[in-house]
Parts: sequence; structure tokens; C-alpha cells
Amino acid sequence: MIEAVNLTKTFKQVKAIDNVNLYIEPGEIVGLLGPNGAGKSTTIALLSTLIEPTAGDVLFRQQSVIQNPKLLREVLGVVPQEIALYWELTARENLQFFGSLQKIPQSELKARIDTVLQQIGLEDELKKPVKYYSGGMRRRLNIGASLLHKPAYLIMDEPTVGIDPQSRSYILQAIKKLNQEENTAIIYTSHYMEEVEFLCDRLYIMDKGKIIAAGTKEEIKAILSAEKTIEMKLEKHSKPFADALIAQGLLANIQVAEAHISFTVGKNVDFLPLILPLCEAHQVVLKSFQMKEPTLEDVFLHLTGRALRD
Ligand SMILES: Nc1ncnc2c1ncn2[C@@H]1O[C@H](COP(=O)(O)OP(=O)(O)OP(=O)(O)O)[C@@H](O)[C@H]1O
Repeated sequence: MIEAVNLTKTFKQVKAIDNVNLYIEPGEIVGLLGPNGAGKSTTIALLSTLIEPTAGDVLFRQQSVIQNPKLLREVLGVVPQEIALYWELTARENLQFFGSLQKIPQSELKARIDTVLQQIGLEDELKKPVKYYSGGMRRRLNIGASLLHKPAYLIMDEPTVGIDPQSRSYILQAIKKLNQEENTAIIYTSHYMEEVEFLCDRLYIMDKGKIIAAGTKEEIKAILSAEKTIEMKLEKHSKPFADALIAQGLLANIQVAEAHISFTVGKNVDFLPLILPLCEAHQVVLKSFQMKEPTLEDVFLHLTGRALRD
């Protein structure tokens, strides 16, 4: 198990993370979710022993990794957010280079590269330098470079940023397969809710350097079980109506996107008597109502008052 204990990191005046506690056990996929600047990259830089904390510690098998980073580094792969590849080399040549850096014996390296190319779906068909690859292919190779030494734990920092939906879906499937077939434990950071919903067993939601919620997806969604989310569609957008809805103060998390309006209310609140008089006053026609199960995005909005991508 890797564990962060009261982890704090301050850069000059900025407290990038503040008293973070989290853990990951062998074989599980744990999501670290939060908007830009929440402290995800700092947390994983600390977990992967790239930087040292201002306070607190990272434990691996209950030993401090500050004292003994080697123990963890041997079993850890890190996929950085920035692509770290050699543009003039082919996929295989890049992997040969990274494999040698990781001191994988030459007698084993070729077979490991073959396996990794297969795991990331690049096989051997690509004999071109990386500079000719698509964004998705580069991302896949970036992941491959961290898999050569068969890490038991893999930390991935937003590995699908800036790629097309097809490549993203391919990468998500490959990560799931890696976890299921090799039992690789994965810490996955993202600000894409759908990715975390698809991949993760447990998750931590971060905001402004702190963990603001932790648990299984079901546990986190249960934070909102006392509320329901309503989506309604108007015949056409009406700013005076939307303003009046916000001003009456009894509905929470009101989101207005043209003629689509959503809000949350307590499970037992009868919201129609709150809305219908406003419709009448502003001559607004309601086309539909829908009750929605809470999503992780709703939980984030509830906890922070902001959307994840704000
Ligand atoms: N080397 C640094 N020097 C100064 N401030 C830093 C440094 N690294 C991070 N920070 C600050 O710490 C806070 C957390 O940043 P961090 O990169 O960990 O967030 P993040 O959740 O990974 O964001 P993103 O999704 O944009 O990668 C931010 O306010 C950031 O500006």
C-alpha cells in the first residue's frame, strides 16, 4: 500500500496541497479528481518521490519514502502529463532508450517492448519517428514508456488531455485491461468526470489543495442522496424568468444553459408551487421536466459551488 499522511507542500507563498491523506492498495484503481490548480499534480509528484513535502510523509509498506525512495521507485511507473518522448526516434527506439535507462537487462528488453507495444495497441507496424504520430499515438507511447519494468503501481497524470474521443476511449480500455490482467494498481488524475466514473473503484475529490470528499463512487454520490436534481426545458430562453428563479432562493445549484435549466432541491420538497407562479408571471412555457440521478459532477458542484471545469 502507498499512503500519503498529512501531506503538505508549499511553494513560496502558495500552499499547493494542505494536509492530504489518501492511500492506494495493490490492484485497485483510485481516481484523483479536481479542477485545474486543485493540487493533483503536486500530490502525485510527492507520491512518486519527485519532490519532497513541506510537512507529512509518503509511506510505502509502512516505510517513509523520503528516507528510502528506492523501495517505491522500483515498483512504480509514472505517466507524466507532458509527453516525454524523443521525436526523431521510432516507438521501438524510444522504448529501447527508456528500458535501458530503467536498467532492464538487454536479454529481456525486446520481449518486454513487444508486450508493451501490444498493450498500448501500437504493435510493430510503426517504423516512423514519433514526430509523424498523431496526438493519441504519442499519448499511448508515453504510457508505454512507464510500463516496461512491469510496475505494480502506476500513477497517471491526466493521460488523455488533448486527444480525440476515439484515442481517449482506446486508452481508457487499455488502462482497464492492464488493471484486470496484470493487477496493476493505478492512481488516475483527471478533471473528466466520465473517465473517473468508468475507471475507478474509489476516488478522492480535491479542491484548493484539500481532499473534500473520498470514498467509492456510490458513497460519494450518496452525499447527495437527500437531494434530487431536476432538469427542465423551456419553450424558449427567458432571462427574466431565470433571474427570478435564482432570486427566489429556495432552489440550489441553479444552472442555466439557454432554455435548459437544472437545479437541486431536497428530496421531499414540492418544487412545482415554487416554479409555476414564476412561469405565469414571465409567460414561460415549460416543455419538459426530468428527475436525474446525481452524478459526481453534481457532488462537486454541491461541495464547492463550482463546476469541475471552472
Ligand atoms: N513549482 C511550483 N511553484 C509555484 N507554485 C506551484 C508550483 N507547482 C504548483 N504550484 C501551484 O500549486 C497549486 C496546485 O497546482 P497543481 O499543478 O498541483 O494542480 P493540478 O490540480 O494538478 O492542476 P492541473 O489540472 O492544471 O494540472 C496551483 O495554485 C499552482 O499554481
